[in-house]
Amino acid sequence: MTRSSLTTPPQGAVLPAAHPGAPPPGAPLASHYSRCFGCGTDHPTGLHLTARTPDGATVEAEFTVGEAHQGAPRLAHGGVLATAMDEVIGMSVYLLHKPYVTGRLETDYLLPVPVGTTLHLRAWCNGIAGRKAYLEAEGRIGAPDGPVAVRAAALFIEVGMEHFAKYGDLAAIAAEHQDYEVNP
Ligand SMILES: CCCCCCCC/C=C\CCCCCCCC(=O)SCCNC(=O)CCNC(=O)[C@H](O)C(C)(C)COP(=O)(O)OP(=O)(O)OC[C@H]1O[C@@H](n2cnc3c(N)ncnc32)[C@H](O)[C@@H]1OP(=O)(O)O
Repeated sequence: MTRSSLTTPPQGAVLPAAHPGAPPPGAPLASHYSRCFGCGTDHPTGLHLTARTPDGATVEAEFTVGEAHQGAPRLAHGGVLATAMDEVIGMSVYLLHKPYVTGRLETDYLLPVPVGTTLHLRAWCNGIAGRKAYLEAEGRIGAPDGPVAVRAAALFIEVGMEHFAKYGDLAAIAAEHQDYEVNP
C-alpha cells in the first residue's frame, strides 16, 4: 500500500485488544444504521454490505459489482469502490464499540473491476494513538486469496455521540442502538 504519513501509525500507536462484546468468530456484524449507504438493509440503492469478523478485530465482507456501480462501461466506478473500502474499514473500527468517523481515506486502484465481479474485502487496524485509528483494507478479485484490485489506508477519528447530535440525527441512531450511551 502506498500510504502517506497521515495514515501511517506513529511510534507508540498500539494495536487494540478485541472488545469483549465483539461478535463471536464468523457471526455477522450488525449494520450500524439501517439507512447507511454502505451497510443499511433499508437503503433502496445502497451497497448492502454484510460483514463478519473471524477474530474480533478483522472484518471480512463481499461486494459484487453491479450495473448500478459502473464508471466506464462494464467497469466499476472508483468512487463506489472507495465507498466499499470506507465502509468495511468503518465496520472494523466499529468493533471497538466507540464512535469513529473517517478523517482521511487513501485508495490505490491496482486492477479494473468488471461488473459481475465479487470483491472479497478485508479490513484491519494497524494501531491507535489517542483519538486516531490507523486502518487498512484490501479488495481481492473472485476469492479471498485472489489478485488485489483495491487497497486503502485510512485515518479514522474518535468522536463523541454529541458529534451525531450536533451535525446529524442522534435520535435515529438511538432508535437502533439501545446498547450505547447516546446522551452526551
Ligand atoms: C461504534 C459504536 C457507535 C455507536 C453507534 C453510533 C453510530 C455511529 C454511526 C456511524 C459511525 C460509523 C460510520 C461509518 C461509515 C463510514 C465512515 C464515514 O463515512 S464517516 C463520514 C465522513 N466523515 C466525516 O463526516 C468527518 C468530518 N470531519 C469531522 O467531523 C472533523 O473534521 C473530525 C471529527 C474528523 C475531526 O474534528 P475535531 O474537531 O474533533 O478534531 P481535530 O482536532 O480537528 O482532529 C483531531 C486530530 O485528528 C487530525 N485530523 C483530523 N482530520 C484529519 C485528516 N483529514 N487528515 C489528517 N489528520 C486529521 C487532526 O490534525 C488532529 O490531530 P492532533 O490531535 O492535532 O495530532
